[in-house]
Amino acid sequence: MDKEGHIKLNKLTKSYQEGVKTRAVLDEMDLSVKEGELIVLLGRSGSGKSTLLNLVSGIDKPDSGEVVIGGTDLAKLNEKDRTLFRRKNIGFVFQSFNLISTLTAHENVLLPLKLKGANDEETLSKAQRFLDEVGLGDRGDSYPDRLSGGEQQRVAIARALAHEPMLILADEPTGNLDYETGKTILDILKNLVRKNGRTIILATHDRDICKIADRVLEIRGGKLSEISITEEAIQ
Ligand SMILES: Nc1ncnc2c1ncn2[C@@H]1O[C@H](COP(=O)(O)OP(=O)(O)OP(=O)(O)O)[C@@H](O)[C@H]1O
Repeated sequence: MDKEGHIKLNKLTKSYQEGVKTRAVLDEMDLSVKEGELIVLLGRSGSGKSTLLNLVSGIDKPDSGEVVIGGTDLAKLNEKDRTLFRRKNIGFVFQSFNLISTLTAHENVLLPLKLKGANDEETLSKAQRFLDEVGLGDRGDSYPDRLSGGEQQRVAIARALAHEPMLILADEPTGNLDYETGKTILDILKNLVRKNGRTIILATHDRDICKIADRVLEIRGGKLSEISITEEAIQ
C-alpha cells in the first residue's frame, strides 16, 4: 500500500441546503494521511468536523471531490458495497459511546467481527483479548447500562479495534467524560492504536488532546490548515 497516501481527500466539497440558502461547509479540501498516523482534527462547533468524518466513512456523499481509502475511491462503490467497505475497514468511537443496549460488553465487541463473517472460537477469544486490553476482561457479561461512561467508552474502543480496521474515526471521544476519565480513555485509545498500527482521525474541540497527535489540523472556513504541535502546547 502507498504509505504516503493511505487516506486521501481530493478537493472535497460539501454544502447543505436550508430553504433557499446554501451553507458551504467544506470547500475543496485536500488531505493526505499516512498509514499509522494519529491525526487530531480541531475546529469550532459547526466548523464541519462531523461532516468531514461522515464523508471519510462514506456515510455521507460529497458534492464533489474524492475520498480514497487504501486505494479505494468511495464514490466508485455503490451503496451496498460502501456499507460493506465501511464495516470491514473503519472502526468508530463516538462521543455518546453508541453501544447496543441489548448486547453484553463482549457481544458488542464481537458484533463487527460477526458482521465481517467471523464467528468461531478464535473470534470469541479475540473479542475477549480486546476487552482485556482495555482493562475490562472481567466485565464481558455486563450490559452497557451496568457500566460507567468511561467503561462504556472502553468497550467502544475495544469494539472499534477488534475487527482490525484500516482506519479509526473518533468524534469527540472524551466529550461526555470528566477530565480524569477522559485522560484515561485517551491514553488507552492512543496506546491501542499505536500497538496495532492503526490510523486514526480524532475530531475534537478540546485543544488539550493535541498532545497525543502526530499532526494537528484545524478546519476553518471550509479548509484545513496544519497547526504546529509545539505552538499548540505553548498556548
Ligand atoms: N444535515 C444537515 N443539514 C443542514 N445543515 C447541516 C447538516 N449537517 C450539518 N449541517 C451544518 O453544517 C455545519 C457543520 O456541522 P458539523 O456537525 O459538521 O460541525 P462540527 O464541527 O462537527 O460541530 P460540533 O463540534 O458542534 O459537533 C453546521 O453549520 C451545521 O449546521
